[in-house]
Amino acid sequence: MDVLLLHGLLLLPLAALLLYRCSPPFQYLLKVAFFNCWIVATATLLSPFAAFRGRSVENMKILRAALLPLKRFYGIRMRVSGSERLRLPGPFVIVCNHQASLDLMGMVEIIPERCVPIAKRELLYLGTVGWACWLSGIIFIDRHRRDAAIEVISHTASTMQRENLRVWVFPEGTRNPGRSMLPFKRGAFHLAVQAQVPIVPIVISPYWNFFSPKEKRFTSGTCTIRILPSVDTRGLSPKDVPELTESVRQAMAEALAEMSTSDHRDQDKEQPLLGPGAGGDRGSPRGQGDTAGSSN
Ligand SMILES: CCCCCCCCCCCCCC(=O)SCCNC(=O)CCNC(=O)[C@H](O)C(C)(C)COP(=O)(O)OP(=O)(O)OC[C@H]1O[C@@H](n2cnc3c(N)ncnc32)[C@H](O)[C@@H]1OP(=O)(O)O
Ligand SMILES: CCCCCCCC/C=C\CCCCCCCC(=O)OC[C@@H](O)COP(=O)(O)O
Repeated sequence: MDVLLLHGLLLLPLAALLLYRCSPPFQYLLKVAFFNCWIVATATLLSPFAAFRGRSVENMKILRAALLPLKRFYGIRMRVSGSERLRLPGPFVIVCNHQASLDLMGMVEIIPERCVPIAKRELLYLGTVGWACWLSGIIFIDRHRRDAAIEVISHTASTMQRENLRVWVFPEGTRNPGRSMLPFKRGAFHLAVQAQVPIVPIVISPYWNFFSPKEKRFTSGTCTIRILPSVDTRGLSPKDVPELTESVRQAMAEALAEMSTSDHRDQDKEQPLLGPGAGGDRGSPRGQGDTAGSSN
């Protein structure tokens, strides 16, 4: 009986490996589970160290280091263009399209020094992950309480100037796996106008070549990140925000449409560490391609 049990236990990993290689949905599930486990595990292990420093944007460096290896596990090659546009000396607001949690991989590739994202308040309650986010200075807003969210944004505008802070916002306000961008929320643009700082639009190319929750598909592939020219907000007032929002969205939508077609053409076959034929990372360690490299 014991021998039978032992054989069963030995066969289990083999069966799982076989299933992983032969079944794309199983591979998808395992890869998504690993992604989440990695976040929870690194947050749990590293937050106590970050806690010594207290709540600080400097902890973003730990968070970034914890998430950087993910692209290697998944064989995702990052190509960054226009990274020099992030080398602005003072504070600024980044606006970026938001497709999925996978965006974290693109974020850590290019996020500049002293930059914190604005996130939904619900993340705070994710145990050690929420703790890690809080320790890293992530700004939380309650999307269901507009007035409170606006107050947080106004407060952030003054902090940005005082502490030379950059803020990363997903102006779609929610994840959007669709082929075009959702209408933009106006908070990021009010923030930039109130602080009188530039807006740097960033577009991450669609993931559909290698990642599709709907089709349960998660393979290796290439992700392109394009940093668009910054938009000056000096002299603008709140009444200019709707037009500002629309013009930035328009520029990003055009870039996204262009990237959707070009990315389809030059997808290459990366070998993921978590996949068949695993053999190491052949992607750039800090973004490469069009203009090679990231900003920090
Ligand atoms: C190094 C490692 C990095 C990576 C690790 C990171 C890990 C974590 C990453 C986590 C990533 C997590 C990612 C995530 O969690 S994504 C989810 C969280 N992010 C957002 O929700 C985006 C920001 N949200 C907004 O901007 C919304 O506008 C808010 C929430 C503020 C209101 O929502 P609402 O639906 O109501 O929006 P509306 O835009 O239609 O506005 C309605 C009205 O309010 C006016 N209004 C708006 N704002 C302001 C303002 N500030 N001052 C004055 N007025 C303001 C506006 O003009 C309009 O009025 P009018 O113009 O029609 O008269
Ligand atoms: C300080 C020490 C750091 C230790 C290492 C930490 C490791 C990672 C910790 C935190 C990473 C943050 C994980 C959050 C991922 C969630 C991103 C996301 O995609 O949220 C969804 C949100 O946008 C929109 O939500 P809805 O689409 O409206 O539902």
